[in-house]
Amino acid sequence: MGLRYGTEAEVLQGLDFRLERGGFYFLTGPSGAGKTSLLKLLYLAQRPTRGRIRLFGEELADAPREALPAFRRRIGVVFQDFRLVRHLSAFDNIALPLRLAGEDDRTIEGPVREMLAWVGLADRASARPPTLSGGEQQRVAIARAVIAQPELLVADEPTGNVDAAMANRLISLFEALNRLGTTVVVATHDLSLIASVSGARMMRLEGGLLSDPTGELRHPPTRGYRA
Ligand SMILES: Nc1ncnc2c1ncn2[C@@H]1O[C@H](COP(=O)(O)OP(=O)(O)OP(=O)(O)O)[C@@H](O)[C@H]1O
Repeated sequence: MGLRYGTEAEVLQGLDFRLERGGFYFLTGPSGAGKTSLLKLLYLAQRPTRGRIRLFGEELADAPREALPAFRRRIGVVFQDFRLVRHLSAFDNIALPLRLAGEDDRTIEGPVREMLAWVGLADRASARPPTLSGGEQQRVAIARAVIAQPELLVADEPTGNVDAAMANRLISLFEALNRLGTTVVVATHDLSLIASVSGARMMRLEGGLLSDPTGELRHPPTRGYRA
């Protein structure tokens, strides 16, 4: 599969990989290597300019545009720039995926409060994004991405704006979701974050190529691992 923007050279070249359902993957690589572009392919915001992409057992490279929202609802995304809804409170931003899934206010209240507490924002439930710090917005974005227990979670530098203790807390949320069956893909430069998740695999992008498409060469190596 390949991806180019306009007439530029390919940003991603000849990628050929599969993610195991229920796996936990880290995507690393230098700035500009194409990590965000690869994640966009995974959350269906971008189509490959050549080749195929199969997700949830369906061929999606040429799927009609109208077919995509139903697939996107099965994917939780933490965007690098958060993309919170400015006029909605932290509570309502986090509640969005549950509301989209048709849940009513009574069933939403408990899980959203629990999630707010987990990301340390219990007292900011009614705050709107422009009044939150970058780190607080990032925590709202993470809570929104995980609350509906998506089948696939895609997170772009999800701990870039928080301190190490909060990063560990957030990654443990991803691990809990992963234990429930969610496939997790996290792009990050933070090697200590990678080292903190046992059993995670690492995919490294460099110059538009995946140097380790199977994720077998993880960092740090875990003894006894078999692909
Ligand atoms: N919409 C776009 N139009 C044109 N070029 C783009 C677009 N998005 C990304 N690019 C280019 O594609 C290349 C890869 O960008 P991408 O954002 O995927 O890298 P990245 O690995 O996520 O970088 P970073 O770690 O800095 O976030 C860069 O050269 C970038 O300038």
